[in-house]
Amino acid sequence: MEVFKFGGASLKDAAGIRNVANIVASKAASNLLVVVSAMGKTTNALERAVALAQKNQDPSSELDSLHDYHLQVMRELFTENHPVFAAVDALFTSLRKELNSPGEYDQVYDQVVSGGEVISSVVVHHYLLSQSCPAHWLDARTCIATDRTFREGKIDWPRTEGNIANLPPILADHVIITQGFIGRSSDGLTLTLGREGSDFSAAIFASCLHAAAVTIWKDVPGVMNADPKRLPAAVVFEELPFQEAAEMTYYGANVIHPKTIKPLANANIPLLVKNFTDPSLPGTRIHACKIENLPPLIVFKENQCLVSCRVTDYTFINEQQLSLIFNALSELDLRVNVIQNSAISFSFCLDFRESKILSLIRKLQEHFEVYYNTGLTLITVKNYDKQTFDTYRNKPNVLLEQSSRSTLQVLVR
Ligand SMILES: Nc1ncnc2c1ncn2[C@@H]1O[C@H](COP(=O)(O)OP(=O)(O)O)[C@@H](O)[C@H]1O
Ligand SMILES: N[C@@H](CC(=O)OP(=O)(O)O)C(=O)O
Repeated sequence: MEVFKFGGASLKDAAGIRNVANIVASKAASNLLVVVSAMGKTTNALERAVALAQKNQDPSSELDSLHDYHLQVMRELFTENHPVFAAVDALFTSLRKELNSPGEYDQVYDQVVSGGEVISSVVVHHYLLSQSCPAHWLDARTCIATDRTFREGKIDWPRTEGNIANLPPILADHVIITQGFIGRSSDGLTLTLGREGSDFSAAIFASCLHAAAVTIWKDVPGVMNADPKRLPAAVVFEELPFQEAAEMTYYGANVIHPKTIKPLANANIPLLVKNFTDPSLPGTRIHACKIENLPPLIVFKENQCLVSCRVTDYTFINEQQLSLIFNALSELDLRVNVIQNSAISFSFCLDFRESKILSLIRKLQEHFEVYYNTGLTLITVKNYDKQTFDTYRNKPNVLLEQSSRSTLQVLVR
């Protein structure tokens, strides 16, 4: 069996959904599990609605325009009284209810923001049925079991494997349509797996089902040596070793979610990244292989924050102080992207999540003088050559720079 994953870009309008249905139909009428993300920029709109509701401001215009957007797409795909309209109306009604329910920010966030995937999977499922595809709708939350780390749900692998073990009889004569990005805790609450986490969901299903391959359908011809939106001369890799792909995603190449590679590499399941507008293109095959002389790989990671902790009593940064810093990071489940230290100061760069970073700063201020900058970009050049090294080293407004024998990292304003 195989797993396909379609992201928001491929499902952003009626033409996109028709194209997805054609790709599915050209592949198989069974033994295929299709993971879908929310349509277009739905997740961002739902995030804005939660932010408004949590500030006691009215989120209804945000939800109204999201509902209109879905209705517009559905009107192009279905006849007037098709049951999909009632199904999607009901989902929007429950979203409005969730938005107004009391609770911690992150918990409410997950109950609401997960809705985008549920809605898109219902629309895609009904459309595939209308095209005579034997599609079966699956609530991913009945399979993906998580803990209660809202917005970053951690997978309970034994429970998830047990749940997914029920799918093969359904797959024998159906194409399963399910949601990426979402799971459920043992007490029945919905959790999201981290932004852009649908690729990871596809990898979870694939590894538990021992799939032959996973294909992630993107708007690019494959994995490239840089984001083509930033560097139009970027080139496509025909193949990449798992290790190289994992490192790229770690440095922030957002073409694949960072957690996707590990379960696939462990189970030796190849990951194909293909173009949904031209499925005949070969795309990139990520698998167990060795490749010599890869070109320089350039990754831009935005929205970075640089935190510097300075000792205040003329002692030098020592192990106790480092452990205070790392304990604070670990308690807040924060991951650092680059570290640098001097005699009296320790600096690190991490993704900016306002509420978490402010909590971190408050904790660190109990022991250190703390400075921080936001709105930064971390540029990583892996396998650099002389030309890329010189280009990226000489950037203006560098706040931090580090190089090893193969990797250069520069943090710029
Ligand atoms: N190294 C890279 N190779 C290809 N695309 C990249 C790379 N780095 C970043 N991207 C960006 O990733 C985008 C595709 O990912 P994404 O927008 O998350 O797709 P989807 O939402 O459909 O899953 C591309 O449009 C491209 O701009
Ligand atoms: N919809 C979620 C999950 C996801 O993976 O989306 P996409 O596949 O469109 O990146 C998000 O935007 O974060």
